[in-house]
Amino acid sequence: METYSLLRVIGQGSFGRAVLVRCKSSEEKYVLKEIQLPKNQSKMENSRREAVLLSGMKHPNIVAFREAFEADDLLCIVMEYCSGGDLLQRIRQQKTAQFCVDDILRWFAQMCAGAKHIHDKRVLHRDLKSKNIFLTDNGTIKLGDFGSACILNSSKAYARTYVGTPYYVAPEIWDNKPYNNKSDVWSLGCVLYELCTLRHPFQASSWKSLILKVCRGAYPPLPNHLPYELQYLVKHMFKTNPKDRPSLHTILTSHRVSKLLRSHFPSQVMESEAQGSRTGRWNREEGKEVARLLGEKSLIKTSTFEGREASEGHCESTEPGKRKQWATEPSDTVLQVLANASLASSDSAASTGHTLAGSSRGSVSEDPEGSRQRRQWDRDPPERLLSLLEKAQLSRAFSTFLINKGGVDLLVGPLSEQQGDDTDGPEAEVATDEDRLEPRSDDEDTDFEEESQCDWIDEVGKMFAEHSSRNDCGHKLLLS
Ligand SMILES: Nc1ncnc2c1ncn2[C@@H]1O[C@H](COP(=O)(O)OP(=O)(O)OP(=O)(O)O)[C@@H](O)[C@H]1O
Repeated sequence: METYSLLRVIGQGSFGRAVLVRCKSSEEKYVLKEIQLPKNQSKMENSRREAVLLSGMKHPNIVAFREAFEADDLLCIVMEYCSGGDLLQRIRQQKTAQFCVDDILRWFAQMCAGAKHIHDKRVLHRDLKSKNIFLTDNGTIKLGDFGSACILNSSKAYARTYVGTPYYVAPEIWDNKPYNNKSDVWSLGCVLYELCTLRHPFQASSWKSLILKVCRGAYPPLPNHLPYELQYLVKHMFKTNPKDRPSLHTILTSHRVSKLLRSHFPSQVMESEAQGSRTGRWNREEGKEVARLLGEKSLIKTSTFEGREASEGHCESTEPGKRKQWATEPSDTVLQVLANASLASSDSAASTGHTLAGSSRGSVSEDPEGSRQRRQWDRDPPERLLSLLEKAQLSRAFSTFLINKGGVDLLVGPLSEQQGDDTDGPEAEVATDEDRLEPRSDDEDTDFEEESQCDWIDEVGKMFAEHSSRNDCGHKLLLS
């Protein structure tokens, strides 16, 4: 910490505070996120995930990582300061004045470019929302908060667990279906809609209504003054079947809106895109660099290469099996459960900006192979979840929590805590759950469009293997 002087606290997240600091030597301002490290070694690894994943992202539309270190019981991640604040604040500032189309397209194009960069590295962000998207002082978009991100380790993979914000969570999450890059596309669709209307697409007065609207993809149409391409894009980003949603690659290159978006790219993004398309995913050298950072600095155990993982930053693949039919409605189980639920109404769906992390296993798939989930629900039916939701304000759908489908604590986080008037704040605790990692039998393949191996992950894997023996005593880490 002696490298930085503290200027002010800028916010409090679920895990700790974010402070604005100044580097004593360069005078540059940075955000330093302090994350309280848990005592439990395995949870500690999870806490380091944000640093690990952010350190690997280098793109003009992603918050730049500077370094990470541990001091006492804190993990400190130093990153680029986005002085323009987050998009949610920006949207609220507008009150009722709509954004101009050029701003919407420019910002959205950059969001897509940043998110595509993440997907190109086989990483899912899983918590894309206006609160996690920042603006610099020159109006550049930066995707931030990689605390929920995970790695997909196969091109034919889908992630088994989920972390996200209910208002931004795709229908497949509620419906216990596989999810992949297209779930991030849905979340970005919500952000695009917010930019276009200043309202969230799925306004609801109860949890039940929110989930039903999401599962049906039912949202009020965009105002007519917006270009047809945007209306068309939103419609496609809100396709309830992820296979019908365009990937970010498609949106940027071959969708009806692509030309319009590309005409709104700032030149630096164009250059980066051009470079990216030449080099593809992380090349070997870049992979080695990340591996060096991770391996040499005792972050090895953060990795999922040692076998624990999905919820903790690594979304494991599952062998593809028999393809299921996609239902246009939420599963019967979800509907039945919701029908019986009397859910507290919300103050205002759009009035808070908050993160929620959930593992989304509230429903049961219908195929025989889903019996594993079914048995679990039989043993521990979701009534407990519903009784928690009953007490919960809908505004908590912006808050961080976790649903454990088989565990004692079915749902851990703000909903299981005393409800106060505040909708933000330090009590919004995120818990992790190792029990969520049972194998699943869902079979949707990912819509990642390229089949090539993600070589940086292989590189990191190799380095982990090499370094794991000599990092067992490293308490401090320093990524830079
Ligand atoms: N790079 C950044 N530049 C400017 N402000 C930031 C930056 N990163 C975070 N912030 C701000 O700091 C505050 C805390 O952010 P943080 O990511 O720690 O938690 P959060 O997003 O509020 O909650 P959660 O932990 O649930 O994600 C937020 O108000 C956020 O807008």
